Amino acid sequence: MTILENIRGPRDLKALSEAEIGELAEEIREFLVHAVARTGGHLGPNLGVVELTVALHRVFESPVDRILWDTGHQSYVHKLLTGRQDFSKLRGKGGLSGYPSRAESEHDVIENSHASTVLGWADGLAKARQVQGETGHVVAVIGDGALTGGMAWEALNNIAAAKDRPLIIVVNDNERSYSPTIGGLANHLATLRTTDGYEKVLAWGKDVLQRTPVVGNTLYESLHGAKKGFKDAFAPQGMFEDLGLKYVGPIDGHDVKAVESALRRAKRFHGPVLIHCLTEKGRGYEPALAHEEDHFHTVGVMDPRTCEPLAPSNGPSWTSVFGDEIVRIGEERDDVVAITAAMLHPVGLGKFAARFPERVWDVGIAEQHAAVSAAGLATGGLHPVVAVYATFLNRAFDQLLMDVALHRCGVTFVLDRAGVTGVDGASHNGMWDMSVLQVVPGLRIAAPRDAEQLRAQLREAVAVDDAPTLVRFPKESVGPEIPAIDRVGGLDVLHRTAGTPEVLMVAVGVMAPVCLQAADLLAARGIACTVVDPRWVKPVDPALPGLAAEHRLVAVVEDNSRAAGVGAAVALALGDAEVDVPVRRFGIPEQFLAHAKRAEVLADIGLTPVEIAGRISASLTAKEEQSKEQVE
Ligand SMILES: Cc1ncc(C[n+]2csc(CCOP(=O)(O)OP(=O)(O)O)c2C)c(N)n1
Ligand SMILES: CC(=O)[C@@H](O)[C@H](O)COP(=O)(O)O
Ligand SMILES: [Mg+2]
Repeated sequence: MTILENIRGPRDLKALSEAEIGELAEEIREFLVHAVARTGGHLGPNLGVVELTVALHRVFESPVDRILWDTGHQSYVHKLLTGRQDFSKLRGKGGLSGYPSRAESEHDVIENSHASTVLGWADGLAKARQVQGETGHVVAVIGDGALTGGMAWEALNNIAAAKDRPLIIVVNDNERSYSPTIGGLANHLATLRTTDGYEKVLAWGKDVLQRTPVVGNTLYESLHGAKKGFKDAFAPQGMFEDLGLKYVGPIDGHDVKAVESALRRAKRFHGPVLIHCLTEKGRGYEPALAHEEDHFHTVGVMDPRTCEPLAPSNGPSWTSVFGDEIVRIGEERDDVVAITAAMLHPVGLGKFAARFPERVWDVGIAEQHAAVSAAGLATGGLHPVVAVYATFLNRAFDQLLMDVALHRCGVTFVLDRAGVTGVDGASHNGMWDMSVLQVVPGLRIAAPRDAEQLRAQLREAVAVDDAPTLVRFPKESVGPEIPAIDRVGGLDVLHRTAGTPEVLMVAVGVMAPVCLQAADLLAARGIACTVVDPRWVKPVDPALPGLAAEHRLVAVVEDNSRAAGVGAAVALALGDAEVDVPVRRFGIPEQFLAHAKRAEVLADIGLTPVEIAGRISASLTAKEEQSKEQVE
């Protein structure tokens, strides 16, 4: 039995010797590399927090003491130490989530994977404890990347104001989000990193002052316990101390003893303390450390020895099609610029940045700032393309509405990972954009069905300079081209079954192949369909009500929430046009979806050709029954 196998909960860590802890760290790294290579997941971030997590669980008594993780992608070690060592189905259906999960463990609190929220949670939990006179520490672990998010500073502003409210912040500073962390904060952290380590200054103080007769010891104790902190007497702490936080650091985040020592000191401090830990993303696994792009932030299924991908590639991704086309557009138009929120390569802007380094900005994990600064860029005469994952645009809704749309700024938002993403669980599905954004006046939304349409719609989007535009596509390989056989207004007609058409199927973006297969199934039942791709789903094409009026039923199929989605907008448009044809809406139910593969989730929620055809057929039958009853 390895030491790790004998760890059934945090208590089993307490009695380990220094040597055993070192051995445990090695076992954990060995486990992580092999387990995550088998399933895919966040390898680099977790390799970087092995010692930090061990120290946290040795010093604190989780779950009485709450240990909170920002983003949560770096919580695998925490899971291993809290009784969850079966990683065989990590991020898979029925397996461990890739993030903390309350259903999995009492040790888990924050399940959502949206960055920069942990300090807000910690502030709230600490207040709750104080108001209710509860004991127990609140410890928030936040990465240097997450610290570039505005919400972290909203929370810090509140935390620093409460000098009498204990709260421990652990900054896990590995100098990277995916890429190296950007901005003034990153520079400040770098400054702090280069000052003498807290431990060294402390050790020096202990050594020199305690050898000084009479006053030495008293001075050491008074400096050490001083509000401003021992270190401040010897090395200014800058921003954090100026904010009112006691700053402890920088600490070697891979030295369990040093981290434990700082954590124990922090426990004794009756106010907010920030411990600055220096770690290495991908620590202990050379291929990760050598991976310049993102230190194996996320890996797919791979051979742990060669790092060769083992999952079959089904052809180019939507991201790569976008990444190539935006470079071509950039060649033609020097007013087109790009913004990423700390995800330059994941959103496909790597090539654009290489070609036009002065025309792309990484704003940090700061989607709200991305949207507002885009309004500024547009007002300044440029055409910004803001590329983010769909789910992360949620937090920039007000900025899109009130800064971009209200001022009719020509900004193009490109949403990758739109629709069901699957393995990253509930908070990562891009399932709300075509619902939430329906209310934005002037915003135009496109959902391409194939690579050619993505290229075309992206060009149409950047051609609009007096309103926001948005193009969205899923986390998938791009399928085969789907040609239009006709066009009605702005609608591409993809299919017409012979005979009198009964069903108008509105296929939104990537749902086109699904709808074409459903139409074939319906034809086999003698039901004739017209399948159209609206291309631009917002606003609803003016030709749609008229086309709907030629059918008995309209079915709208979208990889987005059913609630207030494209289907709802189509129903509204038909109503406004006095077209009394029923609309059946197929989409993602109004619920948080458990993690599983995209295809598994789509099947579970009925977004498959068989399900769709079956429900349309049943709908028609029901309509016929109703008509018969009305006649009788
Ligand atoms: C609001 C939001 N935007 C983007 C992301 C995507 N994302 C996941 S982890 C990550 C980098 C986090 O960096 P850091 O906080 O330093 O943690 P590390 O991975 O370095 O441990 C990003 C940008 C996210 N989870 N949330
Ligand atoms: C934690 C986080 O938000 C990202 O790392 C996300 O998991 C990446 O998703 P993809 O793997 O789809 O790029
Ligand atoms: Mg980091």
